[in-house]
Amino acid sequence: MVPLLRSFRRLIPHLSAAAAASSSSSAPRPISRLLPVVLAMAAYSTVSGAGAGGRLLFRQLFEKESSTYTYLLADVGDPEKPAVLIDPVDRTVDRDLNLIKELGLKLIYAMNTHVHADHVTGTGLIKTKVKGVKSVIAKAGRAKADHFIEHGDKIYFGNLFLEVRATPGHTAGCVTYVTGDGHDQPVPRMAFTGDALIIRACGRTDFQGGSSDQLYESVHSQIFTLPKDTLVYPGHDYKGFTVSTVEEELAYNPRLTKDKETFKTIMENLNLAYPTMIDVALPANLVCGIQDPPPSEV
Ligand SMILES: N[C@@H](CCC(=O)N[C@@H](CSS)C(=O)NCC(=O)O)C(=O)O
Repeated sequence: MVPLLRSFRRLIPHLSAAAAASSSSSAPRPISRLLPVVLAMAAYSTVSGAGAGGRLLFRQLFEKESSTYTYLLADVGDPEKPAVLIDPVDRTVDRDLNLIKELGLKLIYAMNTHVHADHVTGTGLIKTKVKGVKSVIAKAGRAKADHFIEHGDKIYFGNLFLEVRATPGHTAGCVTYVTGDGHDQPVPRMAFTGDALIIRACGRTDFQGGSSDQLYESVHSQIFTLPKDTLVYPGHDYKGFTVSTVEEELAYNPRLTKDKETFKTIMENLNLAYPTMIDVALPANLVCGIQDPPPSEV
């Protein structure tokens, strides 16, 4: 277990701007009129978490060349507004850092769910642009980073935390980051599944130490056992989806709802072309996205 910086716990949750806006009218609104507001907040999830007192700021960001999602989470109830980025892409680092600046957040961790094969991570580039940011990746990924995490670790940003769940199978070092369970943590929980679980699909298992047997076990034991209303935020989407739930994937995932042997047969017959950037992305991501000297000069 590697020690990660843990911020002071704040006892008094701060109202989010969205929550304040929804309650600014002086006349009380009937519950039937309030419900759509609450549901809309949950669906778009810019500020989330009834249990977190509205202190979680959340943004889902997209990189269109590789269809990659990057996630920004911050504890806006903490005076420093500490933030983490999950799976940043090198091409969209400036967009992400600009957003973080505009929102007045302090980025403390740039984290990866695994060593990516289809795009270059933005973590190394972020470290060259923002002082003090630490890169995070699973120890089992065998890549360069400041902090190496393992199953069961908690990554704190302010009073909020992400729990690390090992979900190997797409790669040997894949993890899923799940928002905390407990007092003052977001409700419903949110699972950032990387390429282990993709909405109505899952990560391929034909390279980087992939194993369909292991992936099936990982998803069933570490993701499908989460509360049914847990929001599933994947590392990629190729069909236009943004978010799912554990309940939805348990019911409708066309691969993972099958028994293990059928799943393995499905995975053996995906016949996907190799990612176009694999030869560049893999070596770069093993060194946090920054190669010295760059491959073209070798
Ligand atoms: N066409 C893309 C790569 C698409 C791909 O292989 N995606 C991976 C995740 S990134 S390694 C995957 O696991 N896909 C599963 C699926 O069912 O699509 C490219 O050239 O980059």
